[in-house]
Amino acid sequence: SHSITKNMSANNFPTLKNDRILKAAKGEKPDKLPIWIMRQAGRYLPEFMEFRKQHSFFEICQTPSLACEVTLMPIKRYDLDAAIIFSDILVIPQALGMIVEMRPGVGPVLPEPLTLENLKELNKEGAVSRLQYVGEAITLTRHKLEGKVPLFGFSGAPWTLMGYMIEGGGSKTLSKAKKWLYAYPEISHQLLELLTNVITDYLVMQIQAGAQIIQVFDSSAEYLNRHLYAKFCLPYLKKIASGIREKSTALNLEQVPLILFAKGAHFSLAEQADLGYDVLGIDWTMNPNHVRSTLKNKNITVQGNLDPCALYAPKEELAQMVKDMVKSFGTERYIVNLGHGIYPDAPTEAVQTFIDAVHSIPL
Ligand SMILES: Cc1c2[nH]c(c1CCC(=O)O)Cc1[nH]c(c(CCC(=O)O)c1C)Cc1[nH]c(c(CCC(=O)O)c1C)Cc1[nH]c(c(C)c1CCC(=O)O)C2
Repeated sequence: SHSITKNMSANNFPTLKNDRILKAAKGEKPDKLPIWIMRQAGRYLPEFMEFRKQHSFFEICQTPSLACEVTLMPIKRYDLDAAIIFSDILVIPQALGMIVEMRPGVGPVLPEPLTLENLKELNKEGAVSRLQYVGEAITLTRHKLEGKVPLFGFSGAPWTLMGYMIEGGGSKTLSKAKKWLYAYPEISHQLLELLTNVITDYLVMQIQAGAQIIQVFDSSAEYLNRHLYAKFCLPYLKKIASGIREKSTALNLEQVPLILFAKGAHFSLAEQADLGYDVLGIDWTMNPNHVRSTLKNKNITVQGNLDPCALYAPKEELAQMVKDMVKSFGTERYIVNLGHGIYPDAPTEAVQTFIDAVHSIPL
């Protein structure tokens, strides 16, 4: 491993050639509208499915050379404007000592979910050092990308991780995790605080390793309402952003753009703009005009929000939907993406159509 990482430290990276996303995130004008796709390194790619026959999901996550190879798959195939490191939000519960299995056709399963009784067994000491493999994958990928596009790091948000940890996997209602918020608010706050601290240090480690932009996924925001979101999510999301800023300064790291994707949290869009993130991810259910009017004067970039199912439409219609979406959002402070992750059966040609439609729009 020493020879692989020789000359591949986190301080001699190749020069970045495409900074469209970084520019858009900072409110500067890029040469073309930037686009990347949530879950772009995943199952809709035949080369990923082929790769998965040889390697289990977490084997890929935990082996930097494998994670790097998968991260580069969509970059080799498409003219995307960013790469996102191959990993999962559930590596944090894993690093805290929980068992996480990825079951084919089912999704993630945590066979021993969190209870009031086993809560104190969570092993936060050294959690981030147990995630060092993600940092190594990031550093390696920064070199292998040769500066082609910037590299995203990411994490799940505290509430979304709490949800998976208590439910033991995906859920239609999140009623077990929501029960904690209503019945055990103090314990819930302690858990969310613990997760906030781990997430902050984990993301700083990713930046130190070479992540050039960060996205926080609050994919389960949609199960809460305005009151619960204000009480159990917004303060922690704010603490993560300010914690990253402060620790980056203390470590002499560059400040990287931060993106918050709170899926379905339309009830708190204006409040999200005041948490210290540069970009807000917008899910596919939201009306771009409403988003822009809610966020006017907030100096914030938006990202989104094409319906992932629009990729099933005929080519011409897809291209037209992209044009209409861009017209509604406007081209300033805008990063194009889907409004949630791409589906495993999305046609690979539709991704090309999507990207071409975005890049052909004059700025
Ligand atoms: C909620 C969530 C998870 N993981 C993630 C989220 C937040 C984004 C979202 O809301 O979709 C984030 C994630 N998961 C994965 C990435 C890799 C980078 C990328 O975006 O390309 C990222 C950024 C790989 C993955 N994570 C997973 C796969 C497929 C598993 C496989 O290869 O067998 C991949 C490529 C599995 C996973 N992991 C998770 C679920 C619910 C599932 C199964 C169902 C599904 O895929 O949507 C948890």
